[in-house]
Amino acid sequence: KGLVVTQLDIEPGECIKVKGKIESDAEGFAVNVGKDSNTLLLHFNPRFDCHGDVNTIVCNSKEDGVWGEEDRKADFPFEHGDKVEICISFDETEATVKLPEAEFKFPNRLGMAKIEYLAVEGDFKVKSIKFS
Ligand SMILES: CCCO[C@@H]1O[C@H](CO)[C@@H](O[C@@H]2O[C@H](CO)[C@H](O)[C@H](OCc3cn(Cc4cccc(C#CCN)c4)nn3)[C@H]2O)[C@H](O)[C@H]1NC(C)=O
Repeated sequence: KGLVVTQLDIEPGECIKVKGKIESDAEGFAVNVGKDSNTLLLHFNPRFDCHGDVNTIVCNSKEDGVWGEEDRKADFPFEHGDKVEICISFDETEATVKLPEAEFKFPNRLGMAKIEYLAVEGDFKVKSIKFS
């Protein structure tokens, strides 16, 4: 399934650092943050080749189990087998995903004030998680 962390209490301005390795044959992976699996502030989903998308980051929110409007990013700073550190932070207006050489913003559509849930899914092997 993938790594799931619950009972978190991450506040605006704090950041979640997920370090890991993208599989050498990855089709895609996802990092989800929010309240729980049905209520996501951000589904950050880099796709190498899946659902008809090639080298595309798809971001979305989920409210009461229902996906919102997808937001496809222009940049794709990932390669198969990469070791990556993904830093996610947020405030009342937006979530920010910081990578060494790229940064992505996504609106805080739900007005979420606290992140309690983190899940990493797909072709990604988690090395460490840091909260700061
Ligand atoms: C053109 C008309 C139709 O439009 C399509 O309609 C699909 C269904 O709605 C959308 O796809 C959904 O998009 C949603 C975001 O919006 C979600 O990503 C959701 O996936 C949830 C999900 C997560 N996981 C776990 C996991 C995660 C990453 C890797 C793996 C793996 C592996 C082993 N190699 C597994 N499993 N399922 C996806 O299914 C497409 O984007 C959308 N395409 C466009 C262009 O619009």
